[in-house]
Amino acid sequence: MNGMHIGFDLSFAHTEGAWARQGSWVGQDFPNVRMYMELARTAERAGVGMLFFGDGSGIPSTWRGSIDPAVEWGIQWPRHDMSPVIAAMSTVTEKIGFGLTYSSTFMHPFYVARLLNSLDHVTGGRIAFNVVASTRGADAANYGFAELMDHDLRYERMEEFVAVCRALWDSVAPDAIVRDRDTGRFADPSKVHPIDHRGRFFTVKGPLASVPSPQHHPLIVQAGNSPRGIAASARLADLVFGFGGNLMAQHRHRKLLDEALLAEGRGPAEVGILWATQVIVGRTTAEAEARRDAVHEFWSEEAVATYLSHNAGYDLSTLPESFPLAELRDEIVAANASPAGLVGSLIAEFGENHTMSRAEFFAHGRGRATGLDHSIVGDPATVADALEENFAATGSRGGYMFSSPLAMPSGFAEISELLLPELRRRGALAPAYPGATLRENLAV
Ligand SMILES: Cc1cc2nc3c(=O)[nH]c(=O)nc-3n(C[C@H](O)[C@H](O)[C@H](O)COP(=O)(O)O)c2cc1C
Repeated sequence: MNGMHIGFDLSFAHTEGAWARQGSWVGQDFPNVRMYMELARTAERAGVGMLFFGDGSGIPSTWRGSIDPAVEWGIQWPRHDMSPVIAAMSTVTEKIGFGLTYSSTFMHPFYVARLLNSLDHVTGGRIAFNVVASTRGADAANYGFAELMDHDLRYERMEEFVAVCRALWDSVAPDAIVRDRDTGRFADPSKVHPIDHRGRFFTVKGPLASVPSPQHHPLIVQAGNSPRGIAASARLADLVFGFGGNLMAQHRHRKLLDEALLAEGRGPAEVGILWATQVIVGRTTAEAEARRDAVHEFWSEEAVATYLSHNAGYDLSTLPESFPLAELRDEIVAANASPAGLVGSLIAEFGENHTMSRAEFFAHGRGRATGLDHSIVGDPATVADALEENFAATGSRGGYMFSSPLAMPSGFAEISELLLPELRRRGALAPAYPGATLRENLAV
């Protein structure tokens, strides 16, 4: 048993009011790369395994069909391609890893395999690829889709996408590069092969016109939550992201993943889950609780509704005064979005036949949008106790992806400087950076 791995999810460190809250860096706003470089140094000092950027290219527009509220209040917007920021962070650090997200539904595997190979070189073997199927209409609309592709078909495409990436990363053998200065011979052609891939979704000749990278295959991360998504995790992921904060749902995810891994002939002990978890830590519990309470100042009704509608893939302004939960879930499924979010957890809690009022739904939704329905709040010892207990109860394989800091950079600095030393003192963390690559450092 290896102890907990820790990642920081930086995707929404600058949105949803975090940029304006106490503890945010005045004069160094998103996307100032120096802010990220400094955070990378702080996180590495604390032994954090990975800094992670999710991705979504569309501005939330599901609520009333308009981008205006998302733009006005900075809800899941703005979002840049963060690959250059990762390159910059890697130049001021030596050990910490970086996770980058691309969509297998919208991107092409040749482009992504090539980019990740380059990033693996620049970072010295510290890059992970978080592959997502994308469940949001606003993203799809930027890539020529009037509707989301069928949910399960997206995962079929993801599996082929990753298979093509892996074949491309293998298309130049590690010992193909000769660089013989005496003869001038650069490489051995017998070790460089086309892949001649012809599949349902992609046709790719190959080989990759690149030099093999330190990890050869960047670490593959994936976050499927539906049965089909979890089957894809078992086929292609080295590491899985899961939704944390709800022990019952975490048990379900771990169990389904273990079964799917066995069905693929892989050992459940091989694949860890990093649970997306919001922690609010202070020197004292009172300080942490005061920070938590300040979160409500940002979240207007409109901000909550914009956030929830985008994530659900359903315009919640059309909700009737009361409705059975199953009806809402069926509409979300019919729109090919993911039922895994708020609606999925309400069904798990109340049952699918439960009739819920609109007001009740939005009250739960506020907890989800703010993250406060599943956050762990307190002084370092209180938070560490809760994390240790949860880790043991979910199989002790993986760890935590800390998400939605209240302010950037202070939210992550507090975790680095208060919480992680407490966990390390207890021997609860995996050893920091035992290997040369991210793959070695995040092994369970
Ligand atoms: C830590 C974490 C990070 C995620 N990052 C992204 C992301 O960057 N972009 C995205 O479209 N989805 C992201 N997701 C959502 C998943 O890709 C997936 O759609 C979700 O878990 C629902 O599963 P399903 O598609 O199998 O129903 C993330 C999920 C988790 C738990």
